[in-house]
Amino acid sequence: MLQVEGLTKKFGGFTAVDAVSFSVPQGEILGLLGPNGSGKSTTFNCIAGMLKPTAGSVRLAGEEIAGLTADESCRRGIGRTFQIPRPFRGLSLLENAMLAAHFGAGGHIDKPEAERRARDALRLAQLPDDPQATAHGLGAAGLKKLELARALATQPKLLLADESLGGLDTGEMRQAAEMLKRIRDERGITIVWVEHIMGVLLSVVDRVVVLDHGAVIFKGTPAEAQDDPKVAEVYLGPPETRAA
Ligand SMILES: Nc1ncnc2c1ncn2[C@@H]1O[C@H](COP(=O)(O)OP(=O)(O)OP(=O)(O)O)[C@@H](O)[C@H]1O
Repeated sequence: MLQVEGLTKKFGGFTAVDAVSFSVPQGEILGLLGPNGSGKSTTFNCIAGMLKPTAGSVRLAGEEIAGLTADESCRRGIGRTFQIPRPFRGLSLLENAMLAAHFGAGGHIDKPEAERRARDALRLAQLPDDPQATAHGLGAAGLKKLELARALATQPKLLLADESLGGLDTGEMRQAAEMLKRIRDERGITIVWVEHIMGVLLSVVDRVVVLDHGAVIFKGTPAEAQDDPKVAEVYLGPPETRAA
């Protein structure tokens, strides 16, 4: 579904993402991990069209999408959530999701179809779809669900989930992880999930790519990641500095 090859992003003379390559088959959940500043968001933003790569290729279902704008990427089938949810607080949850549905369809759907897509997305994210429900009073977990519903309402082939666990307590993190897994299981949506913490993510992803200083240092299963000395080093520091 997604093939990233030699993806490179430079900011002036600084290389934030350095020839990163990985692929994600249809229906897989890939965890993109790495410590702060390792290049996860920059990689993510190059795939989602928020940043133009300096070099490399990004293919979605075989089509080159590197360098497209965020709007074009969304219309090609990339849905994304944002780390910091910014819903339209004056609108109902349903209206928020309907706007996303219109956006994803490039304005080419009528109101009943946008409403159908919006209700379906809200139900998938376990939010109320009645027209009275608003974003007022939604806590961190509710706002993350709304973020997910808005991305799902664009009917993505590939869902890019950005730090979906930030600000959640342990129970909410587990529920958020289970929700992504259920969405993949029920709809077959391919997911790339970016987090800087490993924890609960490892229990639901199929494979993991770990970045450090902009480069891929590990690709493999969650179990292999937990046993990998390079992964331990970037997360925990060199062995001699770790507590016994
Ligand atoms: N617009 C920019 N201009 C210059 N440098 C940038 C820019 N965006 C990111 N960087 C730098 O690129 C590097 C990678 O940043 P990035 O945000 O991709 O890392 P990250 O792994 O997502 O980190 P975090 O987990 O903290 O979000 C960092 O050194 C960062 O300071």
